[in-house]
Amino acid sequence: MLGMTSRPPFIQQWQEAAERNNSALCVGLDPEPSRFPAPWTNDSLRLFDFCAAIVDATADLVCAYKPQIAYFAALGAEGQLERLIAHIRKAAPGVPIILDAKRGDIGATAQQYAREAFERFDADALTVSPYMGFDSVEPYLHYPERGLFVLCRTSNPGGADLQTLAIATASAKPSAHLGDELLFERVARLAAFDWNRHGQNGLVAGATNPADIERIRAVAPEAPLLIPGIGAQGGDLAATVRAARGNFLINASRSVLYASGNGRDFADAARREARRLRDAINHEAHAASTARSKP
Ligand SMILES: O=C(O)c1cc(=O)[nH]c(=O)n1[C@@H]1O[C@H](COP(=O)(O)O)[C@@H](O)[C@H]1O
Repeated sequence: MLGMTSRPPFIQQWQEAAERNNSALCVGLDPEPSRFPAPWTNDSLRLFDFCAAIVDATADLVCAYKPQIAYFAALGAEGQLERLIAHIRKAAPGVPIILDAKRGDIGATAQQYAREAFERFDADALTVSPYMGFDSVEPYLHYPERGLFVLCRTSNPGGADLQTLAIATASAKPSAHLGDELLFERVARLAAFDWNRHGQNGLVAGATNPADIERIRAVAPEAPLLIPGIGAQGGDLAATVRAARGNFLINASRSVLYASGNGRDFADAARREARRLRDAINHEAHAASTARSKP
């Protein structure tokens, strides 16, 4: 079991790592044994070895790592996740760890999830669901140095089932009518302002919906954005970077982890893909900022 150690706040670690590695790339650690190269294929005892090799190959190219807890928990391999987190601290010092668990439950249970993320795993940041409202998010605010990424407009096709519904505005003004605000815009406003007591909150916004990232930016111009959906989910990098206007991390998991197919050179291939993507993000960010500064 890991304990909480004293490190700079998540936001500071992220910004310093981004600057040091000239990178807005977050590599997602979603290890699937069926996709491991031989002789590790289907070996659930190799989650640590596989992910550690990815970390060793990409430590100077990223601004964060995002292990997905389900890939470990499903195999009863939380111990390997603990070892991996300890390894990242040594092999990629100063690179923050975002635990992707998408937690959301009543306050008493959320307290336990917060302990799990920030004490047991000692993560720097956590993904959480806003669906159960403020009291379900409040327990995480007791760890003000840690980051929280609140699901806002997710990258999956079903994200539109609820998140894009038009809702009435909160005020009872006679002029209020359906269509004033979309549900994910309300989430952006709540998470970035009303719930953001210690300035630790960011939003999750999928690269598969760049037009909605623009709408998020209209509501929350400064909020850190965790953007998944590039690579395996087919998100549009140029449109995403244009819409996000800085202060973002772009996550890629499968397209980096399995860049070699399942070849034994997986770590070298992951490094090549991480470098390509980091540079492509930087290229698009430069192009977008040049376009914005034109009269
Ligand atoms: O919170 C997340 O990280 C997340 C939010 C979202 O809207 N979409 C999404 O894909 N994710 C996660 O981001 C990763 C995306 O993986 P790839 O599609 O392989 O790059 C997975 O770990 C997902 O669980």
